[in-house]
Amino acid sequence: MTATPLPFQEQLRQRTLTYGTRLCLGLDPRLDAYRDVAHLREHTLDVLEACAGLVACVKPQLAFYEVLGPSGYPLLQEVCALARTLGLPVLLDGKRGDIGSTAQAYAQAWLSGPHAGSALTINAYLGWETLTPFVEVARAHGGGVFVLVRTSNPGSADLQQSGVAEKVAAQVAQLGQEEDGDLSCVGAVVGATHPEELEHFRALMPKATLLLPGLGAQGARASDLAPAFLPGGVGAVVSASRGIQYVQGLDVRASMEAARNFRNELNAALTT
Ligand SMILES: O=c1ccn([C@@H]2O[C@H](COP(=O)(O)O)[C@@H](O)[C@H]2O)c(=O)[nH]1
Repeated sequence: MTATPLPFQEQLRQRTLTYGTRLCLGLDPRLDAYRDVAHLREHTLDVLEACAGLVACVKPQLAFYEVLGPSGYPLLQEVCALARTLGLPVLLDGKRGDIGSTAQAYAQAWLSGPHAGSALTINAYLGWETLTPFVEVARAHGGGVFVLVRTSNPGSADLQQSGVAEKVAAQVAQLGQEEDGDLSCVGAVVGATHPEELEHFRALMPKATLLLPGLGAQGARASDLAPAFLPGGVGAVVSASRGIQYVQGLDVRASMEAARNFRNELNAALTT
């Protein structure tokens, strides 16, 4: 029998408090940057090893593994296994969501078995009832879910700024109230590209860990992100993918330096 892992939100909090980092390493390997899949694999694992001590968690974007065809899921398993060996929580960016019975299958696939103790990004577009399977499996297996609330892309305003983001945030907050403790397993995605909205969403979801994508390639700045955090500088992680893995071609030392700089800038934002 395997021990239930520390709940995902606590794994993140521990990484932040123990290692002084709020940075999430996005690992989105792009085939066109490499000679072949073997080269992609080697570089991706090298970047992970090089950056491990600088980050709170790792976030593989499932699309970049799915596009590799039959090689994709084995590589994803390898990335996840190495991350866990290095002590890093794994946040799977899959943005899953479907009718309840299918949501149940997604939840089992990505939040139990070998992925117990991991987290998954999920989509509330099909309604609140479709979040339930994900939340139940996450709670049972020490995992987490991150519900899309206000995404980082420019077009997110089309739907999300018509009151939808606030409705989803209210649902995230309500699910959080069902749990003891100051942090819930139900987190939320709020783009780092909307710094002026961070205080608003932080207040709407006081027990949610926030995932803030958009640092680096999408133009968000670490110095703007302090309002996303809870007192003590916990309760949020900020992700960068291209801005670390491909900051200077395939130079792994440059990736490590970029991660170090982002980590330091985030920490500085919380102390000024
Ligand atoms: O609102 C969102 C939600 C998820 N993402 C994902 O994060 C990374 C961003 O990559 P960068 O290279 O750091 O821009 C990518 O996997 C997105 O699918 C997001 O950008 N925004």
